[in-house]
Amino acid sequence: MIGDFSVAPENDALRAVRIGIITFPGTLDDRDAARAVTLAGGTAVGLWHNEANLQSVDAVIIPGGFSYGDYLRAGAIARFAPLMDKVVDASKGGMPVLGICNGFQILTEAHLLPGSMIKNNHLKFSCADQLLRVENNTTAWTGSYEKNSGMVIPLKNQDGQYVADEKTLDELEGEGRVVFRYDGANPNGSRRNIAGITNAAGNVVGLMPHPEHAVEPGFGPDSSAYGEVGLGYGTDGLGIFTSVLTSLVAGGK
Ligand SMILES: NC(=O)CC[C@H](N)C(=O)O
Repeated sequence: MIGDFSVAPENDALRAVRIGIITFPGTLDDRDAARAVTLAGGTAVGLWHNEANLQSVDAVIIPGGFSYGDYLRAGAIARFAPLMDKVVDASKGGMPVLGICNGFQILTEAHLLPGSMIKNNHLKFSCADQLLRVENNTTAWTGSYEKNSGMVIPLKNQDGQYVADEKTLDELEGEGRVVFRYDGANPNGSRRNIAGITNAAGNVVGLMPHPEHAVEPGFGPDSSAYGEVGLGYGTDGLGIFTSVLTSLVAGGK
């Protein structure tokens, strides 16, 4: 377990769910992801990239940062980490996997999600609060959200432009696999304003913005500034973590 950040009323079934958080050399947001899991009521388990097994976790989060310094291409080296083979195998067996920002980049490099991430079209690092729409609330990671609800969470990256060929984009749209879409101005040139996608089974999800930085009242972006959208001041991202806990408990975990 990484730290003890518990503030939610204890629920034994939720707390029994173990969510693994992988740290690579250059990862930045592993502790924030662990904190988000703990605040949502689960147990965060720290996993190091070159370990041989997933320590019987129930789900995995690949957090944001600059694994291997983004050398070669963001995520291109991390995908060869020994633990990633286990993540690929487990995901094929239905284990929920979430990639946030650099984690999303790693998931595309590992071919668990289609397409890839290139430099933002303005060629600058962005850091801003970002409004998204949750278009698919049937994945393992989005069941706590209303379909098409708004959420405002931080976006911070340099390689955030999601690209894929037209056939893949049409497939993603046709199969409802665009999970998150940027609302308002497109912040990075992503095709069709895509901010996050899922695999066909709905257990693997990747998104560029950072839900783990918007989980505590008063510390995340003020979504009330965007009108009716948002789940609460500063906590729009928390539902990602409660979603997976709830879905695992409902599934018999
Ligand atoms: N915040 C992050 O995870 C950064 C992701 C990535 N390395 C980029 O800058 O594009």
